[in-house]
Amino acid sequence: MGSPVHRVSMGDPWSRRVHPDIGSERSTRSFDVERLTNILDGGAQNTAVRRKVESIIHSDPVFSLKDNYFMSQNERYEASVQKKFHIQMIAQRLGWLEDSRELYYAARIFSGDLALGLQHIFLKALRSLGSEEQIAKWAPLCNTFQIIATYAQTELGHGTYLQGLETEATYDADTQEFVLHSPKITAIKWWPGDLGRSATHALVQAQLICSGARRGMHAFIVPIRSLQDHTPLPGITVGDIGPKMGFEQTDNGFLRLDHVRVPRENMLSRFAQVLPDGTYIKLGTAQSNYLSMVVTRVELLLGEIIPLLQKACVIAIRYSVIRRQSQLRPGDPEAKILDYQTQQQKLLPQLAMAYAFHFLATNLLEFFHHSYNAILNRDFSLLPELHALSSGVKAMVSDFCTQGAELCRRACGGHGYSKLSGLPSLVTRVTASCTYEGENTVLYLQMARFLVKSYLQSQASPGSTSQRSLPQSVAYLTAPDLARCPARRAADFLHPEVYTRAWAHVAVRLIKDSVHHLQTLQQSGADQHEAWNQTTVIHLQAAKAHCYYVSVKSFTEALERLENEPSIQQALKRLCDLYALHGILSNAGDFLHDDFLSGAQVDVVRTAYLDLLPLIRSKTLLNWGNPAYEKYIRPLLQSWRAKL
Ligand SMILES: CCCCCCC/C=C/C(=O)SCCNC(=O)CCNC(=O)[C@H](O)C(C)(C)COP(=O)(O)OP(=O)(O)OC[C@H]1O[C@@H](n2cnc3c(N)ncnc32)[C@H](O)[C@@H]1OP(=O)(O)O
Ligand SMILES: Cc1cc2nc3c(=O)[nH]c(=O)nc-3n(C[C@H](O)[C@H](O)[C@H](O)COP(=O)(O)OP(=O)(O)OC[C@H]3O[C@@H](n4cnc5c(N)ncnc54)[C@H](O)[C@@H]3O)c2cc1C
Repeated sequence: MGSPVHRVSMGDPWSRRVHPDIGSERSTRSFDVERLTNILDGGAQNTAVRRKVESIIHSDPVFSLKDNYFMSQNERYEASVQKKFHIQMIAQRLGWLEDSRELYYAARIFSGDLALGLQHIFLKALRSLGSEEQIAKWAPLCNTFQIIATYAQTELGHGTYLQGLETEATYDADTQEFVLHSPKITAIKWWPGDLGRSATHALVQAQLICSGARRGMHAFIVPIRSLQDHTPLPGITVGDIGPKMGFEQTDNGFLRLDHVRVPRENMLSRFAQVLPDGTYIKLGTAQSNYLSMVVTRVELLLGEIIPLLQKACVIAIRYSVIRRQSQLRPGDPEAKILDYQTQQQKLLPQLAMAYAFHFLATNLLEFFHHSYNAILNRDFSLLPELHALSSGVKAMVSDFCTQGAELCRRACGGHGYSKLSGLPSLVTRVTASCTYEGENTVLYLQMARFLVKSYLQSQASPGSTSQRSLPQSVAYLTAPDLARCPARRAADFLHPEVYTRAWAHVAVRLIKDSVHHLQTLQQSGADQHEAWNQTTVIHLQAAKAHCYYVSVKSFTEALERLENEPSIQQALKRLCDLYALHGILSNAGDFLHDDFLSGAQVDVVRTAYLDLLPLIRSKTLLNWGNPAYEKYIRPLLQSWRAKL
């Protein structure tokens, strides 16, 4: 695998010294970095665990990534499998359990360089959709890697429209088996991760047919490769779907089923059962078997998507304090590019966003934990709000993390285009999150559907039970609203309640507008589906504004919880201010539309925003605790210096 050129590596002596410009930046901090790190980790103990895992990984040569960018797809796949089994051996030796913090941190550190990521998604789906007996049977097999499982839902012909999935599971009462079959080429399962070469079993989502009726999508555990020699089992055609934009190390695959029989016990039966005689027992709702997607959308935020933006920010901001280019004034030494206002305006809102999304996703995870157990026990009262929030937040976070990672990459000039910077692979990886686990437009529209229903509920008679029972995330629909923003000076716009109410105002107006357009079309004779389709652009805009409002609100609430940490609270408040004002300036039309803000006020918002940049720049939080910089950009930069 050698390469003729001198390759950047951590082995070079110069690559372990801290650059003096980084050292000087770090000396200007005004808050306790260790304390902030503990807050972001959820406590000092978690920081200690994370650092222990990082040190184990970074000191083990098996986990070296230095050859990553010089490998073929096959080599990347094999290296990722080797790393996966090596980390599992370490986990077994150190007693790290499947759902342990240690393995969570390990997966986050590797961010895609560990194979068999779908094993975790399979386990989450099994725990969401399976009975206790089924969990007790299959989870240990998975945890001890006696089986390697994937989640096979998407087909060649359908990914979004689950009612259109064509894979069939027909119950045969004579043998008490399900017959899994791909009736058409479009029914071939297409995309599931780890399916192409690794998986021995798949959780197959298929249309259940029993007692002569089609019952909708249900989950079935299907063996697909022999546990003896890994060859495809009878009736199974399986393989890799080929090269992709990213995820080089993952063997996304295809699976064609030709009348494959599995025992009745292999249908996951938390929310539905088929009795031996074929009687169908419904225990949940029509969408109960969609719960696995809700779980994964929530989990991927902090575990996969947001860390990719965090790493891009660390690389680009640290690069920007050591990269010097041009002069701020003739005769001066070349300036650090982070001293240019435009470079600050590119990067610091992304840093603010990374913090905003950390608190947003943490909030959502808490709501998820609060509602999940009830749902597992078939109390679905919180599921509509959880589904809407997980859909909208996943769509917004993945959209903005993708845009932000690309902005960070471009802010590093030519070196940002080198794979060795680490930025291109962060961008191609995070880009996939806009599609997998629900395409973002479709998910935003699921949030929009919830907002329409909530708005109509909020218009019920004041004080009525219906109005009082509005879900917590949309309670603001009935709160007193301002017609005009009272802020006049730049300092006024730095009050969290000012910009939070500004976002609430715009979200309410856009939701109200979307309902009005929908009702107007319906009243003019359009059927509800046509009226919906003809107003989806407006609904999309309302859903995005609502999600941004939710994210601003969750950031301000996180600040309120830091009242005993004044220096950290001040540093994070500046980022919260920047995040909220960045959104207002990026969507100024929505705030000007009904004169909620005047043009003069938008100018004042811009002043407040630009004034924040140098304040944050001087105290840029360089400490997200990701060694991404050490692994990628520093060796690259100093390798060029060594050659000059
Ligand atoms: C380390 C690894 C990193 C990378 C890993 C990547 C792994 C990726 C895995 C995957 O991608 S798995 C495949 C993911 N696929 C999807 O997410 C499919 C998206 N499509 C859907 O979810 C559904 O098709 C739909 C768009 C929601 C439409 O569903 P359907 O047509 O059945 O229903 P609707 O008419 O829209 O709604 C009816 C009703 O149901 C409610 N609802 C819809 N979804 C859910 C849900 N998930 N949970 C709860 N409730 C749901 C919906 O709100 C409607 O309710 P009412 O408005 O009628 O009350
Ligand atoms: C890297 C990666 C990993 C994946 N891993 C897995 C996996 O492990 N298991 C698995 O089952 N799947 C997996 N998938 C598949 C993924 O879940 C689907 O690609 C995703 O659900 C989108 O479906 P689709 O590809 O059919 O796109 P489509 O739904 O065809 O989207 C194409 C366009 O149609 C639009 N559209 C579709 N429906 C509507 C609508 N109702 N209203 C408005 N616009 C609409 C979309 O907005 C989009 O612009 C993976 C995908 C990727 C990229």
